[in-house]
This record gives sequence, C-alpha cells and structure tokens, in this order.
Amino acid sequence: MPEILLSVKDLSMHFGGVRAVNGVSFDVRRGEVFTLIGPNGAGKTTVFNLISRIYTPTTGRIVFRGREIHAVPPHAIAKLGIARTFQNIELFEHATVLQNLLIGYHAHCESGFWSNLLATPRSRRAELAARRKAEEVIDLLDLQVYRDAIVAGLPYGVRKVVELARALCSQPELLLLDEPSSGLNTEETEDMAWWIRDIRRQLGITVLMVEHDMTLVSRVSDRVLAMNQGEVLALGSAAEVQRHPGVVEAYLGSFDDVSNLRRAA
Ligand SMILES: Nc1ncnc2c1ncn2[C@@H]1O[C@H](COP(=O)(O)OP(=O)(O)OP(=O)(O)O)[C@@H](O)[C@H]1O
Repeated sequence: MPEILLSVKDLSMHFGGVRAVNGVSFDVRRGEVFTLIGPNGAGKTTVFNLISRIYTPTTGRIVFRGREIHAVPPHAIAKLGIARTFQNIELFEHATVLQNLLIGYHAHCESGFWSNLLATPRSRRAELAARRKAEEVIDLLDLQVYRDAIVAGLPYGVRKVVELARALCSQPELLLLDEPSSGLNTEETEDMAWWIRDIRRQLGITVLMVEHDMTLVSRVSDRVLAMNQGEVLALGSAAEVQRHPGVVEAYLGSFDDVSNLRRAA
C-alpha cells in the first residue's frame, strides 16, 4: 500500500452563497505528482489556499503526515514540510536570487531571534547550512548565472524558476505548485516539466500541482483529479481523465482552452 502523505476529507469552503469547494476528498501518495485540473472557477486555487492555511475550511479535514493541520497558522506551514509557489510570482523583487533562496531556507528553520542577533555558533552553523542548501538548489535548477542578480531585472521565465528554487530551499516534503506554466512560452514550459520530474526523482519530493496546460500535466502527473464547480468530476491517469465525458463537457461549457485538452490527447 502506498503511503498517504496528504489526505483531504470532505472539504468545503463557502464564501457567502458561493460554494467554491464542496465536499472534495482525495489522497496524495508520498512521492507522486498529483495534479488538479478544471475550468476557471472550478475551485482549484481555493483547495490550495485551504491546504496552505490561507483559508480555514467551512467544513472538512486536511491531514498531513497523519496530523490535522486546521489549527496550524499559515506562517508555520513551511516548518511542517509544505512549501508553495503562486500563480503570480511572489518574490522579494529588490533582493538577489541568492538572498531570496536564503529567505526560503530560513522559513523552515528553527534558529531563534537572539541567537541570530548575537551570531552564536548555532546561528553561524544555520547560516552555513542555508548557504549549502541554496547552492545545491542553484545547481539543480541551473541558476548559477543568476545567483547574484536582482530578481526585478530577470526575465519572467527565470523568476518563475527562482520561485520554485526558493520553495525547494525550505526542504519541503510536499510542494504545492500553482500553475507552474502560466506566463511561460512552450520552451520554458518544457523546461518546467524537466524541473518537476527532477524534483520528484532526485529529491523525492511529493508534488501537488494546479495546472491548465494539459501537455505539461500529461508529461509529469502520476494521477490527475478534475474538478468543476467546486466538486470532484474524475480521478485517474491524465489520459483517463481527459477522456471522461464529464470532463470534456465541463471544458466545452467554459471559455477555457479546449485545444489544450485535445493537444495532449
Ligand atoms: N475570497 C473569495 N471570495 C469570494 N469568492 C471567492 C473567493 N475565492 C474564490 N472565490 C470564488 O470561488 C470559486 C472558485 O474559485 P477558484 O479561484 O478556487 O477557482 P480556480 O479553479 O482556481 O479558477 P482559475 O483556474 O480561474 O484560477 C469562483 O467562483 C470564485 O469566484
């Protein structure tokens, strides 16, 4: 039996009369790439925001490594072993790539305010460990030439990889990727598929992803869950889910790019 890393049980999030997420359940197995798809407004980002504790669910449970995470404040999520990227990149724009990665590392580490201020041996060891981890991630994602560049001056595609790198520096067990291909051209999207596969293969990190580009979804996902109007429509391999009549109908009834679905079929 595969180990379940994350379990979402009968999860609902209502905003007034809007049922953004309504009775959604799924399990993410340790080591897999699990992808949420669905037309605009299906509830995918809300599920992400619930798992990363930006929202508290109206009803339902989220269990990570056997522990309920409802009461964990958003800032403590990284320490539990969950990191995420955002649809619209969120980086410190006026800091360098390396500085952003060091911040990512410190999001998960325990060294206290006083030990940092007094530069104790413990805080110096933590600083060295942070630099080692940042350099390792820079090498893994081929960011060497950008190490000391200010983020604001970098092309969008590179900033997207830097955000991924920063999430990796917090050494997560579960990585949440919110539309990793958005804003990327075809070549950059192909690179992103390589990075996601490397992250899973080389670092053993479990990936939960929201993505619209079905070519990327098909390339990297072990399992795909399709949502529509806050509810689960289908679960299976990328090919199985794309053939599901309810999924085809949901996309045809929306303004989403149906050609994406056909392209990867
Ligand atoms: N904070 C909020 N307040 C009110 N309604 C919200 C809020 N967040 C999301 N919604 C609504 O919940 C529904 C699901 O939105 P959500 O952003 O989760 O969908 P999505 O599948 O991520 O869509 P997209 O692919 O466009 O990002 C939508 O009808 C949206 O308008």
